[in-house]
Parts: sequence; C-alpha cells; structure tokens
Amino acid sequence: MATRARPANGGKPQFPRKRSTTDRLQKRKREQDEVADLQARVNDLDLKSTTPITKFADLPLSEPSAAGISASHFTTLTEIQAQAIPLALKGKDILGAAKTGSGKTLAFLIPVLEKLYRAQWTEYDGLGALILSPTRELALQIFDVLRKIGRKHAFSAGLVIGGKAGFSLKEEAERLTRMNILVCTPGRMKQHLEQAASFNADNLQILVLDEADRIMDMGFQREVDQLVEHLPKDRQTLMFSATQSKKVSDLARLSLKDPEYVSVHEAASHATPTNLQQHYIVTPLHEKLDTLYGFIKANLKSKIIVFLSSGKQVRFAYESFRHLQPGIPLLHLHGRQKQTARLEITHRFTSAKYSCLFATDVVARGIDFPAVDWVIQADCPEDVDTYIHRVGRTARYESNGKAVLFLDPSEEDGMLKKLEAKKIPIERVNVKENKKKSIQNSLQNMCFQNPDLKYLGQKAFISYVRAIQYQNDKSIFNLKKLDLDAFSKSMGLPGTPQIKFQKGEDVKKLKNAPRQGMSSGSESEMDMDGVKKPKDKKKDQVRTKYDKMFERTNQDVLSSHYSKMVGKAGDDDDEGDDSDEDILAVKRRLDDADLDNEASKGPTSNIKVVEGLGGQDPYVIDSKRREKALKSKKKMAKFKGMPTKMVFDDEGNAHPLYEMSTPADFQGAGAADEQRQAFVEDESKKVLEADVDDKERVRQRKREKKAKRKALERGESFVNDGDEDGGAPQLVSGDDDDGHDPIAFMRSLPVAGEDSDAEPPKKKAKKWFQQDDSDADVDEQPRKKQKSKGKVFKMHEEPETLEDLEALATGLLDG
Ligand SMILES: Nc1ncnc2c1ncn2[C@@H]1O[C@H](COP(=O)(O)OP(=O)(O)OP(=O)(O)O)[C@@H](O)[C@H]1O
Repeated sequence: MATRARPANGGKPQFPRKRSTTDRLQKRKREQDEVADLQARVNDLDLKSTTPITKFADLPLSEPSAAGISASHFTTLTEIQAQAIPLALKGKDILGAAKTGSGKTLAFLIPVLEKLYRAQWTEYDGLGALILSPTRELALQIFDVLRKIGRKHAFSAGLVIGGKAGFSLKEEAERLTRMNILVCTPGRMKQHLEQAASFNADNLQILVLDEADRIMDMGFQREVDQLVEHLPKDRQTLMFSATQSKKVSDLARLSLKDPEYVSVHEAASHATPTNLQQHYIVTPLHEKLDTLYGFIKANLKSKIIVFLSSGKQVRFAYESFRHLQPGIPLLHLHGRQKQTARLEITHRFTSAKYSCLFATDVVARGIDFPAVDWVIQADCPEDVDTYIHRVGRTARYESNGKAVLFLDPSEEDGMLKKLEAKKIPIERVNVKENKKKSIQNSLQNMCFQNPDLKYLGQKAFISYVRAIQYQNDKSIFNLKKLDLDAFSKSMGLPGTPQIKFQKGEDVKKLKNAPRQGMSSGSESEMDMDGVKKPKDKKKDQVRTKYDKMFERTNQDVLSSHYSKMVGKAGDDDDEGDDSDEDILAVKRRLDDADLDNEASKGPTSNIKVVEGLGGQDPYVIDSKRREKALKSKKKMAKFKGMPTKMVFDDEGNAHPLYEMSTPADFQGAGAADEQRQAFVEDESKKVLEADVDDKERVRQRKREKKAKRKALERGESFVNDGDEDGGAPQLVSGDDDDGHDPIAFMRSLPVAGEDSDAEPPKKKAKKWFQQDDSDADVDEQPRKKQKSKGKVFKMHEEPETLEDLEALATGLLDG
C-alpha cells in the first residue's frame, strides 16, 4: 500500500502552486506556436507529390493524435487513408469510396480530431464535430475507435443512439451540451436539435457521414434533411462508404463545396476485397434450412454470420437451430431487440472464437467483428450493394474470408447478372451429397410440441413472403416462382399461412419504418396468387392425425373463429409488428375482462346479472361484495363449477364432447349395432393414436434427460430451457421489446466457447461443398493469419449499457 511522505515543511499541508498569469500566457503562446507550425505543415502538404505518404508518422498531425494512433498500434496508412487524410486535413469536402474493411473509419476520425485541435477547440466552444452512422452498433464502434485514437486529446465526446435503456431526451440533452464531438444515429440527433432548446450546433466545424449512401437514401431522408437545416453551411463535410454514390442531389442536399472524389479501388477488377472467396449455391427455398443446417454442422470450428431478411426469420432460425443443438454457440441479432441485448450479443460475438450469429442487415454495414470466417447469405440480399456490405464482414483489412450466397433457382439468373455487372467474382458450388441433412421432421416435431415455435415459424414465413413480394427488383424476386407450400412444410409448419398484401408498398420504406411493421396505410387488400388458402388445400389432401392436431393447435393463431370469439386482436408480438394482426394476432381470452364487460352490460337497476358460463345459473350481483367477487378469478371459478370439455371441428366450431343426434339422423346412419361397432373402432383408433403420441413425448423426454446427464458428466453447465419436468423447451423471447425479462433471455444464451449447445465436435469437420465444374473440393482455408497480429478488436472495458456509454460520454477522451 502506498504511504504518504511527511512534508518537509514540518507537517503543513502543501497546495499546488497557483499558476501565475505569466505562466499561463507563456503556455498559451507555446500552444499557439505549435498550432501555427502544424498549420504550416498542413499547408505545405503536396497533394500531387509522386511519393505518397505511407506512414502516420509522416503526416502533419498534432502530438495527441500521433500519440493516440501509435498507442493503438497503427503505423502504416491504408490506401484510402493515404489519399483521403491529406485532403481532409487541408479542409476539403470529401466523397470517399473504398472496399469494405479497408480502414475508412480512421480516414475520417483523424481529420476530425485534427480539425478541432487546430481550431484550439475547448469545452466552451460546444459541438465541433458530428459523425452520423446508420446503426447503433456502428455508432458504438466508431465511438470506440475515437476513444482509442483520441485518448491523448482533451475533447469531450458523446454517443447518441437513443434506445429504451438510455436516458430521456431531456437528460441526454443536458449532457450533450458539453460535448465537442458526437457520434450519433440521424433520428436521435434530429430529435435533439429540434426538441432540446439548450442544444445547438451553430459552431459545427465538421460533419461526417459513415455509410453515406445508406444515410442519404430514402430511409433516412427526412431525418437527414431536417438535421442539416440546423447545421451551419460553412462547415467541412466528409462522406464515406464502400458503395459510395456521387448523386448530385445528395451533394446539393448537404451543400458540399467542390468535393474531392476519392475512390481508391475504382480501377480494381473487383468491387470486393481480393482476399475474399465468394461462392453461391443454388438451393430451392424449401431446402434452404436443411442446407444451412448442413453447412453449420460441417463448420463447427468457425465464426459464422448468417444473414436473413427479417428479424422474424432470424428468430425462427435461431430458436429452431438452438433446439437442434448443432454443436456451436448460436447467437442472434436484429433491430427489434432491446439495446442492452444488442450490445451484449455484439460483445459476445466479438469475443467468441467459434460462434454462429444469425442476423438481419442491422450488422451488414461497417461492423468490424474480428476474425469472421464465413458470411452466409441465406436470404438473397435486396441489391448488390447490400451483398457487398454483407460479405464485407469477413476478409477485413489483410485477413482472409469466405462467403456463400444461397439462391433459389428462380433467383439465380437475375442475381448473377447483377453481381457480374458490379464486378463481383463469384463461383458456383454444390453441396456434397453426404453433407446434406434434412431437418424437416425435427422441425415438424418441434413445432408440434412447442406452439410458440410454430407461431414464430408462421410469422417468419409471412415476413419472408412479404419481403419477397415487396422487393423492388422483380428480375430477381418473383413470388410466383417460389414453392411456398413446400417452404412452409420445410419449416415444420402444419399448413401454408394465408397472407394478405397491401398495395403499392415500397420495401425500403417498409424496412425503415421500424415500429410500423410491414403493412401500412389504408390501401385496399389483395390476395396474391401463389399463396394458397389452407382450406383449399385440405380438400384434395389426405390429412393425417398429425395434420389435424396441428390445425387444432393452430386455431389460437390462425382461425377466424377465434377472432370472432374474442372480438379483438391482441398481439403479444414482441417485435411490435402490428402488420400480422389480421392473421396472427388473435389471442384466446375469456377472462375477468370479459366478465367485467358482461357486468357493465347488465340491467339499469343496481342489480346486474351475469350469465353463467357453460350453461350455469346466472350470477346475480345484488351487493358490492358480490360485485367484487366477480373480479376474483378464484371466487368465480367456484361459481362456474366444473369446466365443460368441448371439441372443435375442422371449421373451428366448438361442440360438446358427445352430442345427441336427432332420431332421424340416428336412424339414417344405419343399424344401431353397426353404429356402436363403428364408434368403438373409431374410439379405439383414437386411443391408439394418442398412445403413439404419448410414447413419442416420453421418448423425447428421455432423450433430453440423457443429453442433460451427458452434459453434466462432461462437466459442462447445463442450461435447461425446458420446464421443470423435462418437457419441451420453451421459447424465451425476453430480448425483445415485449416487456419480458431480458436477463432471463441472456442467461439462456450460449456462452461463447463454453456453451451447452456447443458439444465439442468429435471429428474435424470436412469440406462441406464441392466446386460446380470440377467436383473438386474447395479448400477450407486456414483461419485468419491476422489473429496473432494484435489487431483484434476488443471490447474489454467496454460499456454494456447505455448508462455506461453515457458515463463515458460525459468524460473526456483521455485514456
Ligand atoms: N492503418 C491501419 N493499419 C492496420 N489496421 C488498420 C488500419 N486502418 C484500419 N485498420 C483495421 O482494419 C479494420 C477495418 O477498418 P474499418 O472498420 O475502418 O474498415 P471500413 O473500410 O470502414 O469497412 P466497412 O466498409 O465495412 O465499414 C479494422 O479492424 C481496423 O482496426
């Protein structure tokens, strides 16, 4: 423990000597000289020099920046950095384009720090730099890099990404008034500028748009236009993306002045990194999940991102694969999860060695997960730009990576033409016969046992079909060419869900309307060809007992009978998507609320009569006590007596278990003995069927218990997702905005590297696919060489909640 030395002046406390005015003036003079010298070096920079700058040390940078860069172990400039930084230091507006993973973040962060340093920006000068990112994850990542390289500067920096777990707008605004640099998403920033009176950006020196094409597209159009109105026109503007557009309208919207277009890879033969191997597989839609599962099983010792088209697709794939326990930690990420869950999952995937992350395009752009081996696009991307960004999550900087695109036969021609036109080198491969695995039966089983999973599957199916229907590029996406019945079956669903579409929707608009879901407005509805109604199908198909039982359990979600019964649709959809309500949101409800309603409809006197349920005597409310009793489920249960068992026919109508037939019907149905015989046979068959069912359930429990025992024997912590008695695991969806406990969800997540899902593979996985033309195996490349190079992105001391983030935001950048 450190001890304090006795002061030499006999114990009198010593205070630091107050700096005299002369000292202060001298210090200020020194700083001004330094800045003047720096500015002179910047002015002397020869942009046309034939010997380009290759080292950070050769750039005219301030001491704090140089120290921060060096402490972050960056020494050599990447191409985009070498070209963009000198121009930006000279104050030019820039449109920067370079392949994914080529170091664009530093290309704009260094000029930001330098601009404010040379302007001798202080805490009293307010907001000096604004950096916009299209997603929260990317904003956080940029903020993180800023903290690293800006650690020696004295600027304050903040992260403004909104989210429910964060501060209120007012609290956030108070903190933001003290910030010099803000990294933010456009929507939240616009809110601040409009609603927080104390907050202004009148002094802003520099504006940066990362993933500029995305920020400028119609999804953010309103936010960006309104935000820009609050910014001074005489600022510097930097725009970067791997798929940069030079749209004149965009430049005008941002009032760029003679921007320099820096496109380092424009002349390159390919638009994607050279160290990226790209393949595609033609797999019919109904085999997609099988192919995906087969792929994951064959690559257990890998870090994989699987892109799917919607949050619901992601959740279904994640939940169903989780129950199949492929032997690799599974994670999932989509935009409707709570902020804390998103951060937690990002963090886990970042630090995982082997893991498979199912994700939507929320992580398609900019995110720098270290050492990703594979990017799988299980759902075809909406356009080539999205393709480029998705595959860019691997093969970053100097590391290698592989990408596989799954295409339905109907998508193949259209997509390949588009990829070719944008200089994407992609090769066809086929799945090896012995690596094919059908999981349809397992999924069917799981959906049968777990209505939540089936419900999720139905929603995933609907969201997929809707996404295809609303895709703009009809040369690739054609709903009529997809076998939707087979797709639904492959997901383990009992029938093909019926879907209604809204006319005249635009997919981008829908995608960017987070809380409005996929439908909007009051446009008329139409049924689409190719999506059969379950009823039509039933007629010409022999239905098994399983089909019947599926349909029966289906009633809580799909039958109109139930919607009539409860009168109102109440969706408990965690994703807040009301678009499915017409078909999916019906909840079986016959509770106190109904009784309340009934009571309120009673006679006008103060005696109210509630009809007894199931033909019971009416319950007379003639006193306060009785009225109160009405609100107690327990008391009413006594009054209700024994429940009556009802059965539902195929149309969803309820009947008593045994119904009396009329004498005419009875006589018309044949001799009494024959009827009795038929009845006995029928009932015996049902008992036998139920027996098979029960046995299967018992077998399933035994399997689960065995798995649990084995896991314990191996010394792994076993996460029991199921109920106490070993029943089927239930979905835990607390990660979403549905008010469930997110912690419960997080605990159910496999922990990278030590997960119960993650049985260590017994054998080394073999190559999973073969090349189309030669039948030769595609080499499984060794994992990235880069890992040992010390450039692994770490979020060790990183904030995990918005509170943490904000705590950081209020601090200075010094490390
Ligand atoms: N000069 C450098 N030296 C070494 N590594 C670098 C350098 N510049 C960037 N990197 C590393 O390269 C990786 C990719 O950088 P960055 O995230 O900035 O790429 P990007 O071009 O923005 O990619 P994307 O288009 O996907 O957003 C990061 O891990 C970063 O740390």
